[in-house]
Amino acid sequence: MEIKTVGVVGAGQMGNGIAHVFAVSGYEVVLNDIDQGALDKALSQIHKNLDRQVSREKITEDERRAALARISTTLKLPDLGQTDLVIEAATERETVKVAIFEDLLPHLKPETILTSNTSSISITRLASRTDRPEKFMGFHFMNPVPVMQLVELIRGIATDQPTYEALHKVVESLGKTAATAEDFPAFIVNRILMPMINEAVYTLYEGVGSVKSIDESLKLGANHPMGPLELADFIGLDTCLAIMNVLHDGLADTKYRPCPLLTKYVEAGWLGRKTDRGFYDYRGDTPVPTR
Ligand SMILES: CC(=O)CC(=O)SCCNC(=O)CCNC(=O)[C@H](O)C(C)(C)COP(=O)(O)OP(=O)(O)OC[C@H]1O[C@@H](n2cnc3c(N)ncnc32)[C@H](O)[C@@H]1OP(=O)(O)O
Ligand SMILES: NC(=O)C1=CN([C@@H]2O[C@H](COP(=O)(O)OP(=O)(O)OC[C@H]3O[C@@H](n4cnc5c(N)ncnc54)[C@H](OP(=O)(O)O)[C@@H]3O)[C@@H](O)[C@H]2O)C=CC1
Repeated sequence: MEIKTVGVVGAGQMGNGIAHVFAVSGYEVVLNDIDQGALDKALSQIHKNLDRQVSREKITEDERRAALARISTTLKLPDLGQTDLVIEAATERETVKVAIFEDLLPHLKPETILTSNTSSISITRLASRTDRPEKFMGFHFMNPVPVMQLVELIRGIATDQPTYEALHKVVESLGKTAATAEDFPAFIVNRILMPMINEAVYTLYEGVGSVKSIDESLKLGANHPMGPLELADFIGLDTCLAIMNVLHDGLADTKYRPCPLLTKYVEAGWLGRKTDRGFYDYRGDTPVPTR
């Protein structure tokens, strides 16, 4: 089946980036969220990122206009029913994702491919809660989506070869590169990246370094584009904690124990850039470390 229309569930930072890249590549996109404010914010972010691409001559003004015309937004999940591919990009909580699939399934065409952009949760388990485990896959974009080259493709135990090949083709059509990962907790990128971020939080918790010295050390000493704490704020501390919990529960190894300081920040509602405060405070002109 040729994929022409794409439904995206969840209009947070990943949902808006995913909608953006699909629209630029010629797909019709229907973007859904439970909150009108989130949809408005997503559209404004897409406008901003497309404008930036025009000013840097990555796309033309005509392409910008055409991409925007391909994106519609809705608060109603059934409006995604006629799409060829659905990408769930809602909050990293298994109960939220399962409820979305349950609500969506009665409205879907039988041939629609169902995917999750989850950072860590078992694809096999999510797929088992749907009526189409053979047409279900992990479709893991990286943040910021318009910039990052990689998409992880994760097959559940029941995923069939035509579904895998169809999504591989979609990744190529976006001008991105696919990496195939087996379905184990947090797949490849986050299995490696998130323990490093968690260790950076332990390094802060134990007083080995300040926020500034930890981030500068990794940027200047290991050539990372962002320090690990800056990156954690960028990803979202709630998402980082959720991924560490999946690693800890799924692999039953104490080396994945989430740092209590990470938990404390999440409990405070200091989730990073999206709430204007995390390891840095973003409310002023320049980010100020919070420790
Ligand atoms: C948690 C998970 O499940 C998986 C994950 O995604 S893990 C997170 C993976 N992501 C990373 O590790 C990102 C690390 N950081 C970086 O690579 C860089 O800091 C960055 C690309 C985000 C910004 O790079 P920079 O050099 O500091 O900034 P800048 O020069 O302004 O931007 C570089 C490009 O990114 C674009 N960009 C920057 N931030 C952006 C954003 N939030 N959204 C869209 N585009 C953005 C800019 O427009 C620019 O594009 P062009 O090259 O086309 O002109
Ligand atoms: N952040 C990152 O760097 C990356 C994240 N991911 C994954 O992508 C997914 C989304 O993450 P991210 O965009 O960062 O998260 P955000 O918190 O930015 O956005 C999540 C969005 O989903 C919405 N949402 C919650 N429940 C529902 C629902 N039932 N139906 C529709 N929308 C809903 C939220 O609304 P509200 O705010 O009202 O709750 C919010 O707008 C997660 O699975 C995450 O693990 C993958 C790669 C990178």
